Parts: sequence; C-alpha cells; structure tokens
Amino acid sequence: MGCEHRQAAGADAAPLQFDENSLSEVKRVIAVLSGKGGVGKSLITGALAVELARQGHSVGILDADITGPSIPRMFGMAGKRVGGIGKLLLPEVSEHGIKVMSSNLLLAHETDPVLWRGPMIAGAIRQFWSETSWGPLDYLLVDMPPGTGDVALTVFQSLPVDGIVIVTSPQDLVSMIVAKAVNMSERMDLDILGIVENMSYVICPDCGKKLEVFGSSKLDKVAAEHDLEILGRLPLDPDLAAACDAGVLEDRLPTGILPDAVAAVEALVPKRQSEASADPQGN
Ligand SMILES: Nc1ncnc2c1ncn2[C@@H]1O[C@H](COP(=O)(O)OP(=O)(O)OP(=O)(O)O)[C@@H](O)[C@H]1O
Repeated sequence: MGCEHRQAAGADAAPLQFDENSLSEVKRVIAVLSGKGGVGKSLITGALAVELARQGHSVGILDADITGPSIPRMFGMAGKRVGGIGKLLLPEVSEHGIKVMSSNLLLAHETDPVLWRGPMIAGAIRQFWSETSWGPLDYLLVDMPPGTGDVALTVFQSLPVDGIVIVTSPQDLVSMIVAKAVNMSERMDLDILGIVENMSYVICPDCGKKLEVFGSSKLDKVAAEHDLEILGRLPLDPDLAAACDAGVLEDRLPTGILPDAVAAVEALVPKRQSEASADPQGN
C-alpha cells in the first residue's frame, strides 16, 4: 500500500498492523461494509457465515460494530459472555459451530450501552484480533460499523483484510454512498469482491409478485459506474427478521441464498498467500 494512500485516507504513517496470536490461524479475512447504517450489513454477514459453514468451512465473525453489535443475538447468544484461555479470549460458538466475538459478549448485560471513545474502540478491535483465540478458521467475516469513519479505518489498517463485500439497499442515496465505500477501499488498497443489495424487493404473500417497495433498483447502474460485480439481491423477508430476533438464523436461513457472494468469498486468494507465492524466498 502506498503511504500517500494511507495518509490521504487519514491514516498515520506508522504501520499499525495488529499481530495474530499463536492460537489463531485465520486463512482469509473478509470485511462486510456499508456506506450507511441500517441496510442489513449484519444480516448479510450472518447469512454469508451460515452459508459458508454449510459448505463445510470453518467460519468466525468478528463484530467490529462495537457500539451497535447485532451478531450475537441472531446466533442465539444474547446474554452470553465469552470465556478465556490464559490471556486470550475464547469466542462464543454457535449451535452449528460459527465462532463469534463481539462487544456484547463482554458486557454484563446485553442492554448495557457501549460508551467508549475512539481509542477504546480501537483497543477492542485489537483485542478481538490479537487477544482472541480463533483457532484454525477458513474465513473470518468482519461485520463493520456503518459508514467510513474511524473504526473502519482502524480495521482496514490493522487487520489483514483480504477482500470487501459492500452491502447497500435500494433506499440509499446509493451512488454517493457506494462511492464513499469504494473510495475508502481503493485508498486503503483493498480488493472489493462486489456488492450485495439487501431489501431489494418483497414477494407478495398472496400473489407471489415481486414488489419493488423502495422504487426500482439502481444497483445495475451503480455497479457499472464503479465497476463492481453484483453479488446478489436479497428480498425484504419478515421471516428473516423474525429468525434474527429469535436467534435462530442458522436454522431458518433458506439454503442456497446469495450463491454468487458465497462463491466470490470462496474464490478469494488470501493476500498473504498470493504475496508468499509471488516471493517464495520471502524477500
Ligand atoms: N432482508 C431482510 N429482510 C427482513 N429484515 C431484514 C433484512 N435485512 C435486515 N433486516 C432487519 O433489519 C434490521 C437491521 O438489519 P442489520 O442489523 O443487519 O443492519 P445493519 O446495516 O447491520 O445495521 P447497523 O447500521 O445498525 O449496523 C434488523 O432487524 C434485521 O433483522
């Protein structure tokens, strides 16, 4: 990554990579990013994790949405607290084996607010990477905080992110918001796998017709503008919302959802691997 890019993105000149610990062996890190809040980024993160796990991969979710964590609840972990091994934290493990680390799993009560300033939030990201025993993982999905602010910058500077999935919804000011996410990723020299549109349409329960309740999708236009691959469109589905609330997303998520997004993640060559094969001597 060029220094000028890091500085243009507001980064310090000093390298800030957080170290991986000896009990973690994470092969690929994928960040799920949205330009603004409430578009369903956490749901898409959860859905990708479930589908990857169903394909037999070992999967973890690092919930970097420190002040608005919603991953534990959708995996039935509300009210649980993570344990530890020596000085390391142990992620909570879902019914079907997905490992989760989240600020909500460190709080005494799920409803306690996280009133932390920037440096403490950055400290939590460090803890979730360097001081968490992830074990061997094929994929670690990072549920990013909404937007392109301080925490997103910390994650992109400090974790070895291999690729990014951008989530958007039709009611976004889609072009400008996607442009922000794309520009940030480019300045940080990160690969964008593509874009998923959430809440794209609703299927009428009576006639089965597809209704575009937020108006017609601008996804094709925006994807073409930014040269992004379209990785799928997910409908607004009350059953999905209910499954998240009840903590049973793993059981109720329809099989085969977002196949292109799953395939793009599976096809991703880890940066560390491609760098190693480009320079087998490690020079
Ligand atoms: N496709 C969908 N169908 C039905 N409900 C959905 C869908 N996508 C998201 N939701 C619901 O919308 C709410 C917001 O979703 P989610 O928490 O995933 O958004 P987010 O972008 O991560 O939000 P934040 O910006 O707060 O991090 C949740 O209650 C979720 O269950």
